[in-house]
Amino acid sequence: MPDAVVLGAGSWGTTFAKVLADGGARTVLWARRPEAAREIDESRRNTRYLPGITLPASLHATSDVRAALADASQVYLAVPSQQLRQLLREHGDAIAPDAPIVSLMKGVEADSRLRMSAVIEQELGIDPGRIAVVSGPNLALEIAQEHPTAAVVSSTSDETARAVAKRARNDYFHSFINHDVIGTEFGGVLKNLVALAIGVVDGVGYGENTKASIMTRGLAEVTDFAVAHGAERETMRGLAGLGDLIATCGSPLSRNFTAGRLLGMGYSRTDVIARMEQVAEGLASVDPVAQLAAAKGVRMPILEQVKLVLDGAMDPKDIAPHLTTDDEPIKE
Ligand SMILES: NC(=O)c1ccc[n+]([C@@H]2O[C@H](COP(=O)([O-])OP(=O)(O)OC[C@H]3O[C@@H](n4cnc5c(N)ncnc54)[C@H](O)[C@@H]3O)[C@@H](O)[C@H]2O)c1
Ligand SMILES: O=P(O)(O)OC[C@H](O)CO
Repeated sequence: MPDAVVLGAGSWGTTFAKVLADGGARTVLWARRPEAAREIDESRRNTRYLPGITLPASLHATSDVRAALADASQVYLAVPSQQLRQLLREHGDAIAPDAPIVSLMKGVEADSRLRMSAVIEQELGIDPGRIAVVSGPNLALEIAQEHPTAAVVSSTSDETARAVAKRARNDYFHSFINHDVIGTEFGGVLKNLVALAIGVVDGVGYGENTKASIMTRGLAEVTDFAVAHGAERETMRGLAGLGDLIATCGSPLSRNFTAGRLLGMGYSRTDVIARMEQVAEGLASVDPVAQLAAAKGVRMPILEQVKLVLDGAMDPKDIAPHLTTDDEPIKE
């Protein structure tokens, strides 16, 4: 009986399965493609997503999702956010009745505008206390290379948060806990949008002042948005807020930064999507987050400008930490 199953064998699912296995958990990783499962199981490699990484011998992989779920005592989800609902609809009934369900994802569902924990709750009809989310400055390849890293596990249930944090830790990965699921999830979603903006200005050729201005104002924007939706302000200063913003905005390993960079270099939204080989969740989150902000009357100038650039309605070189229509000085 596995201690943990991870659904989704991309860069983060595979890395997180390694984190769990290296922490001593009997871990099964589900890969949609049989050849990917075979490569992980037999060669201890996932060359497409984690080049150069040798996976632990104790990690097992399968392409049979229902067999993977059978009797697993914790379930971790790491598929692209737009694919989660369908996966749960097809296979949610194979999840063991009391197993905590843990989202590793950082997106919102485009149609419903729901956070991933809300999609899980709605689709499986379970108590929110069974759900946890993991977030933080967690660039997959660095963690797969065992660089010391921290994350936060959030659940409304203290018992669930602690149970997951105890599993998801080892010599190089430490899990803190909190109970602010809204803030923890929105931190992960929104830093992707700021990273898109930072990528754009990097692609244009602007320097560190521009990036620092956008990151700092971006954090203010992210915080206003999250607090308006029920998050605790403190969470946005933690690993899932500021921590993840720093990691994602400062690294060429970030797919969101990379997508933004391509936009800044002049590629269109369609070209950028076509060139990305891994998921950049921010591209699908821009519109639903803009709608959620509008519904609460939250001002998000950086997000607005990223949306204009994506829509081809703004020249990337004009993106700034403020709207050019801001005539009156605004309090920082
Ligand atoms: N990579 C990171 O550094 C990182 C870190 C933290 C969080 N995340 C989050 O984890 C989530 C997954 O991202 P990733 O980095 O692993 O993406 P990825 O692009 O590396 O991999 C996505 C995986 O999902 C699989 N997949 C796609 N559609 C599927 C479906 N319908 N059913 C099952 N599998 C499907 C793909 O085959 C691939 O294996 C995202 O929400 C991302 O924001 C990623
Ligand atoms: O590659 P990104 O932009 O999806 O970012 C990965 C992680 O979320 C960083 O914490």
